[in-house]
Amino acid sequence: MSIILGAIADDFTGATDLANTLVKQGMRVVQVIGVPSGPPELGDAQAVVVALKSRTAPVDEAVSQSLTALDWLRSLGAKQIFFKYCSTFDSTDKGNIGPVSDALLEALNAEMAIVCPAFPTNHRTIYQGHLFVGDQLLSESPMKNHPLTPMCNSNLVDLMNKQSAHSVGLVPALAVRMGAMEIIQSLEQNTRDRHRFAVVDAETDEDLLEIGIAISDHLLITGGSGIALGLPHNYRRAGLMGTGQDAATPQVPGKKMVLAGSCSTATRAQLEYIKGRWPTYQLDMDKLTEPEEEIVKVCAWADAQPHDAPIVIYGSAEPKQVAIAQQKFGVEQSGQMMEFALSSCAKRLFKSGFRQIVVAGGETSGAVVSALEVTNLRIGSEIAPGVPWTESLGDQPMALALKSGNFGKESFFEDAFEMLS
Ligand SMILES: Nc1ncnc2c1ncn2[C@@H]1O[C@H](COP(=O)(O)OP(=O)(O)OP(=O)(O)O)[C@@H](O)[C@H]1O
Ligand SMILES: O=C(O)[C@@H](O)C(=O)CO
Repeated sequence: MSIILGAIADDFTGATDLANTLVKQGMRVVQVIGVPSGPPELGDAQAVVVALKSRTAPVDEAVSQSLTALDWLRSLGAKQIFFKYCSTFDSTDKGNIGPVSDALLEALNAEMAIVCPAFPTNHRTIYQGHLFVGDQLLSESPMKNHPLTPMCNSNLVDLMNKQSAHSVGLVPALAVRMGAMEIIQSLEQNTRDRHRFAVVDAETDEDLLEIGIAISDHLLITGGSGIALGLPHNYRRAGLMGTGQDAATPQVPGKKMVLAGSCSTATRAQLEYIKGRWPTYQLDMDKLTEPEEEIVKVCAWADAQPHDAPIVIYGSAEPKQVAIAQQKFGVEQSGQMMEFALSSCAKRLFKSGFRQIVVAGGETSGAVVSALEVTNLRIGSEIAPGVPWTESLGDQPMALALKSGNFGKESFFEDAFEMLS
């Protein structure tokens, strides 16, 4: 059986975010971790989301991983391809979003594709091509301090023009607010103006639904999970899709833990909230140059905690502390040191019975889920907008929640585990 939608996500939390939106809109979705090496277990999936760890990878690697995923998704019969990136357009100076979008556009021989990271439910909106986080421009939001992808430019047309080899235009709010027909006309104008990409303004879910209708015949869609809101409706209208899946909460017994590597404002507030309620352990960057001793110590600490509350292991730190670590060890290296420590803890603690796991941060989730050798995820019920519980498929299942750094309110960790008990 052919799938309808094939998606390529540039990080693991972004992949579950997109899968969650599609499931909520009634699609049967399987999320796979990388392109499967053996025969895929996709059941009756209507959409497949491939989670990559390509957001901060070298450009060539990000492009080649994405093209491999594209080939595989096309071999499954995907009629539409979705390149999912962050709702805050996270990209390094070298910027992978442009080159990956270019490569996909060209491989699909598509005339043009939209660029729309808007996610109004989580307060990411686009107006006149500028990305806002709440009432702040992206470049004035805490995203300017991101450890790996500091975002210092809010103008998506400009950013995408710098990252892509193609010309980039705009579908302005004025057209979007007038609905799908006007959006189609604006997209056609962009094509006449020789733009191969068009940033599309979107301030509300209604905007996203209209944009969804306007791009029903696009071979490639690029954006955040918000723009997926309207796609299942298109497939239903075209007679491609029947019933959806039940997003049941995973029933996996085991000890509970949080592993946090995200340094976002939201994650730091969630950690502050939980300190004093549950046992917490902060990993010290200085001890991670020779990590084995620290990893053994934190795992022994974790095993010794009473089992009535989740334990929390985190590296997350304030921007100042992150800057000090980056000066000492380098930007990439410090990120990798923390990811290695957290993923090593995950591996060892899984063996001692921790099977209900929340991970905070996209890169961190990539490292943890890969270390745990997870291959497929079933999407379960939603904890907060953009973050579902998932269940890893295989002999030794786990309940996993992969939380995008900036998602969730203060009580997120508590809310998550309350759903399981
Ligand atoms: N104390 C620290 N010093 C330096 N780097 C750190 C520290 N703690 C965590 N990191 C690194 O910061 C990076 C955070 O990125 P990650 O993608 O995990 O979170 P995020 O960007 O907030 O989440 P998302 O991508 O879902 O929005 C990781 O590479 C992590 O290892
Ligand atoms: O779009 C978002 O903000 C998230 O799904 C994400 O990609 C975080 O890494």
